Amino acid sequence: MRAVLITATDTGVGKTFVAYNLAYALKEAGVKVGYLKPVETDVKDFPADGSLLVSITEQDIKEAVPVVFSLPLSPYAGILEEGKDFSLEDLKHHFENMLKKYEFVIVEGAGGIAVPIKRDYDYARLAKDWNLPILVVARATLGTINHTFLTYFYAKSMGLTIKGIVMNGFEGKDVSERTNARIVQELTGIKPLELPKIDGLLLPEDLRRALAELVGF
Ligand SMILES: Nc1ncnc2c1ncn2[C@@H]1O[C@H](COP(=O)(O)OP(=O)(O)OP(=O)(O)O)[C@@H](O)[C@H]1O
Ligand SMILES: C[C@H](N)[C@H](N)CCCCCC(=O)O
Ligand SMILES: [Mg+2]
Repeated sequence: MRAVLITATDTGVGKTFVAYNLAYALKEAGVKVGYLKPVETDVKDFPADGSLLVSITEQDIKEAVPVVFSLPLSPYAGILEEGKDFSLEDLKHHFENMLKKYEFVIVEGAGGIAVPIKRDYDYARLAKDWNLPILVVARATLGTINHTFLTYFYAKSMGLTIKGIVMNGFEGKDVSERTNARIVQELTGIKPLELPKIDGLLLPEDLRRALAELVGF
């Protein structure tokens, strides 16, 4: 595997957090890692997700985030609201060039897997077209069973390979946290990797390693 799409059950669930820790772990392991957020929205002065990741990967921000929109929307809604467009073909070439340059490329979506990048073209389609296996980031708390199963089911229906489910943000406050991972495993056959809510951004080394193992390192 040379690349992965980090998708999620929703926006704000922890894709960038997981991408950061995965990039950190791969760099620690001596892997030349690149990051690509094909489209970042909600960009006022600088792309927040891209800037965080390039602090590790040492890329040019324009390589990491080639397309930006200023409003906090899906990419397709950004096109509709901001009246500018971009080429899916150019984005794919950009990704293919990055594959030549890096040993591993972490691609981050925007929001969840069914978020439209263009009309009739969502992140599941992108994963299919770019031949990307996926990591699904899910919440730890109540509601995650439904969201995670729907994401899993859609990904499967699109013929995608799911490398892992990362259940993120365990705090021990919500009683459903005790059973969510087990039930998601029963429904999907995939044992979620459980990540705690932490102060700051950097997970302990064993959990960083566990993320790297999900993508084959
Ligand atoms: N396990 C965690 N412990 C502490 N903070 C976390 C954890 N996971 C995520 N966060 C924080 O929660 C916020 C939302 O997470 P993040 O930005 O990774 O979401 P996202 O899925 O990338 O969202 P988007 O769809 O906008 O890209 C961020 O401030 C992030 O640092
Ligand atoms: C602006 C935000 N932080 C995300 N990157 C974009 C999320 C789009 C979600 C669209 C939706 O599911 O309704
Ligand atoms: Mg993000």
